[in-house]
Amino acid sequence: MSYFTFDESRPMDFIAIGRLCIDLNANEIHRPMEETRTFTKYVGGSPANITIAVAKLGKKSGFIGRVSDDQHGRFITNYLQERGIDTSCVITDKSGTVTGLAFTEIKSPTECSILMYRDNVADLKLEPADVSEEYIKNAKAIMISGTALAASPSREAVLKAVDLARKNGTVVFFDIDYRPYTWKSREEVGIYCSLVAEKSDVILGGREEFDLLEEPYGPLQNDDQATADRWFAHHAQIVLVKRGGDGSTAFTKDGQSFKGTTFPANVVKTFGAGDSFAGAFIYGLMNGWDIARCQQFGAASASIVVSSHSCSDAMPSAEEIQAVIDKHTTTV
Ligand SMILES: Nc1ncnc2c1ncn2[C@@H]1O[C@H](COP(=O)(O)OP(=O)(O)OP(=O)(O)O)[C@@H](O)[C@H]1O
Ligand SMILES: O=C(O)C[C@@H](O)[C@H](O)C(=O)CO
Repeated sequence: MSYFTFDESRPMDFIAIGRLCIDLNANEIHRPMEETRTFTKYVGGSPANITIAVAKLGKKSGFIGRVSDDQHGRFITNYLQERGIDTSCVITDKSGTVTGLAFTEIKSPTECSILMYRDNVADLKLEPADVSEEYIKNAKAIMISGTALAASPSREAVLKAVDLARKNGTVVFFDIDYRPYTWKSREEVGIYCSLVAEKSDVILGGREEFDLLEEPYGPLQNDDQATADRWFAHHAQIVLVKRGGDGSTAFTKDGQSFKGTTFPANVVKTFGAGDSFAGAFIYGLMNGWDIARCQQFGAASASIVVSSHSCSDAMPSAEEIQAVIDKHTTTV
């Protein structure tokens, strides 16, 4: 069953819009940040990670965003280019902004947190004029990350991109990707993310993230099926509720639901699970796979990334993901 159509005549498979940042992941793991002395630098930012995942799986990918006019900005752009990701819409911001930094604290496999430095960041300076209709029209799908709605002018740029995607039949994926930094209030999150959710074909988020979208309008559904139905009343065809180590449930507009399990992992840190899951899940959907197989692929990819030190660098190939599935799935 196909829930939407990817226009196969388009040259670009997948583009994302939003933040391009840097992760500084603690080298001395199982230690609080106060005692951490050294970090390894990786490209980061949830939509960047997802794009890197999709590109690693072989899809022709690109990005719409702004980077700082310094060594960090050039590091990010070069990294994307080395991975074959189109950077023609990655703009160098000349207004004196900086690259967002995410310092990750890995206290234990289950106690991870992120300390974000996001004052005056280049990614939130993306302007509506940076969003080209031609670029969106040439892509089969676009991914929106909720964090890009946190402030203007990035907020307006993203709203424009979503409208152009709908107008041109580009499939819209929306990852709520709630990060408390930068947003002024929870209400603001709910209102702006709802605007995009209403126009999206596929919405991904955790239970608390979906609650955030319901909060300003009420009542809180506290029920995944009711939440999914709320978005099915708009454009959504698939609503996926992620539940960390407990897996995920995908709801489809035709009334079905699919429970996704997880694969065993030697967990180093938990972040990156959502991005790797999303990248592999989207890859499956773009290949026309059934939902259960997409979820399985996503979960296997996430099991690899949570077992690794990085997010972006660790995004696996299709063969690596399949090897995990083959190892843990018994055939009858
Ligand atoms: N500890 C784990 N072991 C194995 N698989 C996991 C683990 N945690 C998450 N996953 C897999 O990754 C998927 C997405 O994880 P999760 O729900 O944590 O996303 P998220 O909250 O977006 O993650 P992130 O921490 O990257 O923001 C899960 O549905 C599951 O398949
Ligand atoms: O999204 C971010 O800005 C940080 C990510 O790169 C980070 O590694 C993470 O949280 C992935 O979920």
